[in-house]
Amino acid sequence: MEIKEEGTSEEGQHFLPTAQANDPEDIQFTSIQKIPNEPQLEFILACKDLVAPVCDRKLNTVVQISVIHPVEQTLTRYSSTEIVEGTKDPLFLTGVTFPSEYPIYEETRIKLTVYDVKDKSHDTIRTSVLPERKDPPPEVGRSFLGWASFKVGELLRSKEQPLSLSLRTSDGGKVVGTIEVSLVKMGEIEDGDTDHITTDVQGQKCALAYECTAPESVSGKDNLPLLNAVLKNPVCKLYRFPTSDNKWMRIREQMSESILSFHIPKELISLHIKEDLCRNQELKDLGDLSPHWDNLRKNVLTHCDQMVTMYQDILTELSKETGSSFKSSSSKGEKSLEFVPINLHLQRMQVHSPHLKDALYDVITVGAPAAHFQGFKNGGLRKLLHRFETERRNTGYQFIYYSPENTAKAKEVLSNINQLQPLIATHADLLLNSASQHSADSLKSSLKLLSEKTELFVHAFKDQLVRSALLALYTARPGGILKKPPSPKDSTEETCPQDEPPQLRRQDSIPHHSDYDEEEWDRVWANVGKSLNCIIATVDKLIERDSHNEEGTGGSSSNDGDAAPSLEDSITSHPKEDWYGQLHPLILTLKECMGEVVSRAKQSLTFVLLQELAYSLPQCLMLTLRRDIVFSQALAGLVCGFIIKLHTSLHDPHFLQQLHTVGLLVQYEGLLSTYSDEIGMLEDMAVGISDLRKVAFKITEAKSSDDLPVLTGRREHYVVEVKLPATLFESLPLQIKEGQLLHVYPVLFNVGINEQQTLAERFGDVSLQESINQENFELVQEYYSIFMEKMPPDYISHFQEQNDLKGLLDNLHQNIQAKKRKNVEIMWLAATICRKLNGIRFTCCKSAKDRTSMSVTLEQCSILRDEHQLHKDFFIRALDCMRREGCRIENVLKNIKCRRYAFNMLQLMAFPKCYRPPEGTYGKADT
Ligand SMILES: O=P(O)(O)O[C@H]1[C@H](O)[C@@H](O)[C@H](OP(=O)(O)O)[C@@H](OP(=O)(O)O)[C@H]1O
Repeated sequence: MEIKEEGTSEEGQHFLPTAQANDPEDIQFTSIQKIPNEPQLEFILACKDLVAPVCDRKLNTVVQISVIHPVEQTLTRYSSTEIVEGTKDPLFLTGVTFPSEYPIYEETRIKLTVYDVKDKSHDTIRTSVLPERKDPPPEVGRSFLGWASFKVGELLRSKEQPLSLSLRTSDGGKVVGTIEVSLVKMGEIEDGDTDHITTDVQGQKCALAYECTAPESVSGKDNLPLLNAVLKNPVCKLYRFPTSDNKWMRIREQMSESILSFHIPKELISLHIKEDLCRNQELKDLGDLSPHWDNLRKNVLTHCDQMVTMYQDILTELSKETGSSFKSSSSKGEKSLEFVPINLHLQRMQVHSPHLKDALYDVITVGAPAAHFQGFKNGGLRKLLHRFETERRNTGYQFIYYSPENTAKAKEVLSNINQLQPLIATHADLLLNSASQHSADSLKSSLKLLSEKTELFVHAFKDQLVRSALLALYTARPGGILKKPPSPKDSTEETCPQDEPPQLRRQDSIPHHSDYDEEEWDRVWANVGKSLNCIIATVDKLIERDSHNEEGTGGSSSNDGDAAPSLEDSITSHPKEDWYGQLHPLILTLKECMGEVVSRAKQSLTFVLLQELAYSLPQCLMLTLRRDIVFSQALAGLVCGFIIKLHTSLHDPHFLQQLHTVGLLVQYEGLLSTYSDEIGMLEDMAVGISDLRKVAFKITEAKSSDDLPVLTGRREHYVVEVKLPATLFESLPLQIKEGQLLHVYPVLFNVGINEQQTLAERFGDVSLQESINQENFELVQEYYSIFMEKMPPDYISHFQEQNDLKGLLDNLHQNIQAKKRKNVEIMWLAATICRKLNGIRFTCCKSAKDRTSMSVTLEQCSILRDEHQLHKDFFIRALDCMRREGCRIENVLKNIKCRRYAFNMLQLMAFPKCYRPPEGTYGKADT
């Protein structure tokens, strides 16, 4: 029989694409009846009476599970159990699960091969992916004991549970024991069999009854098509672990990629291009400038145009990646993939334990958002931005210094203008439309909307910044320093070239000019308000006269039987007073006034932006690029986390209330060291995560089942529109349905754990980590205060009974202050606080592959211990099972095509104990 390598995976659950699964020849096979989104088939294994090849040698057994394709009869290695040591009756804790997408049928045959492992480290090499067609001899590290096989249909229909099969030697002759296959349905009762399991954890033996678990259905909970549109290529693993009262709990681990890894960066780059094109146009529209400023502008435009071309090229490259949902750790330095997050996955643990409700625990695992292609020689964003700003403030002499806050404000006002002007124009036209229809009600409501938007518009210019920017621009115009200045409108016509840069003061370098007519702007600006007031007064008058007219005519157009109208009435009660004719000139005036304000404000604020770009040009643009790259990676993760959280918590009214009244806590666990390049990564990551505060979500109704999130906005503020199917959308609270923006509170806690961190602690500097943790602690506290203030009192009192959040926060604070080395307690506390506050969890290291895998598996087992009564003697064994055969080793495989965590013994000695993987699962591979 041929051993088929599927792609590069030897044992991975990377299965055939759907198209292949639907081959006409496959259709003749019987599909397994399945619950949507639930695995098709799950079973657990145990062996009995295994015969050791050499007497007196204790067996260390592992079962390898392979799938035999019913047509091709090819054999694909699918998964393995963990190694159970020292018994001839092993009971395996790692089960087998076939996700719903896997091409498996009742006719598919499963082969179970039992090995005796002599050398665990060799065993890992055996199960790693090897160069094509270079299978090592099976005897390296393990020896074959026996095999058995069954058809999936036989297991499904068998009355005998577990299905007991004889294990035979390779020639099919001698029986060397039996293997029991027990079908598992996550939420259903196992049959009443009892058995015994022994474990040898740190020298302790322990016996357990193999009993039934309480029934509770978990099916359908996650039956959400939209989530499936976002998550791809799931890898599933199944375990059963004993509880402290000797019952079994079942755990399903799932790891999925997300198409958002590519979708969000593409959306974001498109927005950047749009924003930058618009800014470049505005710079061109600045009008005549004196030679100094004009040269500066030309230079800026040349660079900015180049940047836009670069973004367009990146987008073109990314657009070629249709259908991609995963960027591997080994591609992290690829220029064309810079905006894409590294190794982004949903890591999910589903727990079904006796006496307790089923539970789901999600963590998004992703490489730290960082600009790998640009490198870290000069540090990361946190340092670079700070240095840039300080230098800009102190050394620039050819431009006017505006603080980052003022520059941000200028961008915000510009964006508000761009949004409000067309909106007001639309409302003004609607008002005219209502006028031409002579409808009082519609006139009133159109006026209401027009007034609201115009007030917002007028309000947008209240800032002192616009005034000072107008003056600055005035002085930059040719002739701008003339004693008797022309009105800004005419200033472009003046020809008085100035070759010298204007004398400007630093810090408060916004210019002052004694001859400048500041009041002119006030007049222009006030004109908008005045013309709105005129419209309001006229509408009031028209409606009043109309109602008067109606009263006068008895509310009907016929005036039969009434007294003759007065002269005034006879004028005003004209059957159809020309509302349109009266309002039209006023609307035109409003639009003109608005146009005047917009043109002046736009130019002056664009002049502010020119100052930002003018200093240290290429460096400034490279910093923007770096920030965009890091932000894009962070945003893709956030949107993925948000959508998953929303889907899994839609049934929880408190969550929904929290979402729109408080916002969502998003907690990042960083495992980067504060040494060498990783300092730069952490500096990038800290800024990227803090920039997520600029993001708000909005939920709308989906029109089709694969509606992906849509991004709008600009660098200072983004809105992500997440779409839900009508039935789910309908069940949302009114505030969310009405489009209220939902805010996020991102926080980051970092604790370096590797050998590099040891160096940082001994010879380097850990201050970056300390300040990040302290700053973010304050943010969590702030979130907690808002949560306590805004959630309803009855909910809060129940919440406080269940959770000692205050205690956890104090504890976290003490740990942060303690300045203890590799204080991983900080991560556990921060994660616990996040879970209790219903937040979204992230875990990151450089690649989200090795250290992240150690951390999420530790978190999973700690949750099982603390929340689901995992038997304490099985903590390490559960951890080893998850690290040896769980989703995370598959993660390593899909990243570097090798089933080994990239640690060596020396590195691991520096790791906190709980972060060390089991023997044989690590080593340096040639990646
Ligand atoms: O370069 P060596 O000496 O092999 O060290 C590795 C570390 O031991 C791993 O921890 C890194 O992976 P993670 O960032 O996923 O932990 C791993 O990151 P990489 O997979 O991105 O190269 C390496 O840095």
